[in-house]
Amino acid sequence: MCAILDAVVAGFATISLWQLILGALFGFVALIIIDGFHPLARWQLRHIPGPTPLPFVGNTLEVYRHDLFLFKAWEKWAETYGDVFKWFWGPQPVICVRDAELARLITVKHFKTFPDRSMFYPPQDKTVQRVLSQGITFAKGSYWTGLRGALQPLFHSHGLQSYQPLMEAAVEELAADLAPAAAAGGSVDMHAAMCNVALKAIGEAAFGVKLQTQEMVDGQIRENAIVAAATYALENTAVTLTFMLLPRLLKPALYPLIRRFPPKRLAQLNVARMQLFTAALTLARNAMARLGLPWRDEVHMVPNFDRPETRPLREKYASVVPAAGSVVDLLVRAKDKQTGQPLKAHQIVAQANSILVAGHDTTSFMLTSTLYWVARSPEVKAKVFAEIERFGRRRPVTHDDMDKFPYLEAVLQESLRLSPPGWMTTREATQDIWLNGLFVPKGAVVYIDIHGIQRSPKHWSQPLQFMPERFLDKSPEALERNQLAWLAFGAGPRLCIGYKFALSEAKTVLVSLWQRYDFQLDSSRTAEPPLLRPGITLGYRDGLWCKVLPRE
Ligand code: HEM
Repeated sequence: MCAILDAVVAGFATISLWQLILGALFGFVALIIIDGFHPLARWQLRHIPGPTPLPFVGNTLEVYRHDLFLFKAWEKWAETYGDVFKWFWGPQPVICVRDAELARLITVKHFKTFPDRSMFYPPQDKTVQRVLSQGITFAKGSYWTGLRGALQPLFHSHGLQSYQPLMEAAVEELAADLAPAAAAGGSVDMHAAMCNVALKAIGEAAFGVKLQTQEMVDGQIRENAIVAAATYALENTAVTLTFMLLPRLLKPALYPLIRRFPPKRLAQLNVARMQLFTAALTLARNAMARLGLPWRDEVHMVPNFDRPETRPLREKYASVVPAAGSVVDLLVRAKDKQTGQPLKAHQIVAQANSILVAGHDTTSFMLTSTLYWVARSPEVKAKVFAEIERFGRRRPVTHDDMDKFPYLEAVLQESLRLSPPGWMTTREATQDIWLNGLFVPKGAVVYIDIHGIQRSPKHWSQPLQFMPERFLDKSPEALERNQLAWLAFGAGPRLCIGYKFALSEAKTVLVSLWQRYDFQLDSSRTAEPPLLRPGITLGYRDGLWCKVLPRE
């Protein structure tokens, strides 16, 4: 052994400094090439067709060429490679699935192999990162199971019933706000209006406090700080999307640099998130103190978030206790099923944030796009109005009325088919698996193209036409097709937890508005079709301007 060591040392002794430098340089270049050409990933997924990736950036440039609309890039690739192909997001290979049957196998039948989503947050403030990773949307394994169980009561019939007054109050305020425009024949950006309604409803359900969008501060009207933060965080999903690309393009070695010197918009996004977290944190603390529960805080949230930007929120909610039945209130009482321990502070905050983010943008786009589709389809509008007439124009919509709008239900399904707010979802394989002849190796990331599947001529006749009647067809073929190829809320155990909440809100808001007003697209202010903005969820880039007309 000693002889071998001696020989090695002697060998090294004969190497000159130049040879050493050259060797190191070679090694470095080899590493860069291996990293840039991702040979292992290419090899593992070699049986799946797809566009040729460029070194380092993969196929990311093509996504930028489609203005960050991933589903448009996928549509183009699918023309060449079919409904299952791979592409490289920077160095990471992703399997894109546009096949309804395969999507169901992944999300439903083989849930045990695909239990989790893949996390795609940009490098950012470490504390923010730790909170985000604990939210239900990206939670993994048994931690996710426990969270889902703890949150589920909020979305059962009783929980939903308690939210109905929030929704009614939010839409009543909007109806009153629209009255001047209706009287003057004016035009209103209904996307902004619906964002407001949805934020009030979901914000109160998550945080347990009433979110007045505007409030008096020192005698001046100011935007509510949580609303401002939430709007900023949500409206910048396009920024988020751009930054989602960064972790894939940049190496983790560069993260500390980005954390230390974040680009301006990423820095603002961080502040917005911190404000949301601070509000939830303060409310959770108050709720715990009232119940005499121990404070468990392993992320040192209080000192970490004690910054000048968050102080006004801390002071505002210093003695406010969140309403019973809200996410914060429910979770301070919940126990981790595995350990029997109460949840930790950052875990509670993470859920309030997840519910707010997952439930606001999605619902407001559903509300607005339904207004859009109905406004451009006079026959559909006539049927919706007839249904509302039969229900009554002067009756409030209550929790018990949800089954009284079968045609509107079909309209919502059709609107969600053509304009799915959550246009894709992701899963990660925890083990090797064969699916209908397709081999998916352990660790592979799968993106399910909800948008593509819901517009595929393979599943839908006249797929680009708005035809709610297709959901009234109860023939076995129609039912099977709808169950297979309609994925607007995802599928399987990780299906959207808030889908009933969203549908109740849609019926309450839309019926209440249509009882009083008719909405006509204002072509002088909104393009036809309206421009979309890319992001984790869809939205209208320049709003949806509508003329508000009072109904007789
Ligand atoms: C029209 C409105 C909505 C749409 C289109 C929508 C769509 C989706 C989709 C596609 C997913 C992924 C499902 C999957 O991977 O299989 C999802 C997950 C989720 N949604 Fe929604 N959503 C909406 C409203 C809401 C609301 C109102 C809430 C909360 C109140 C909410 C909370 C969540 C949560 C927490 C998840 C993650 C669930 C988990 O991983 O267990 N969503 N949603």
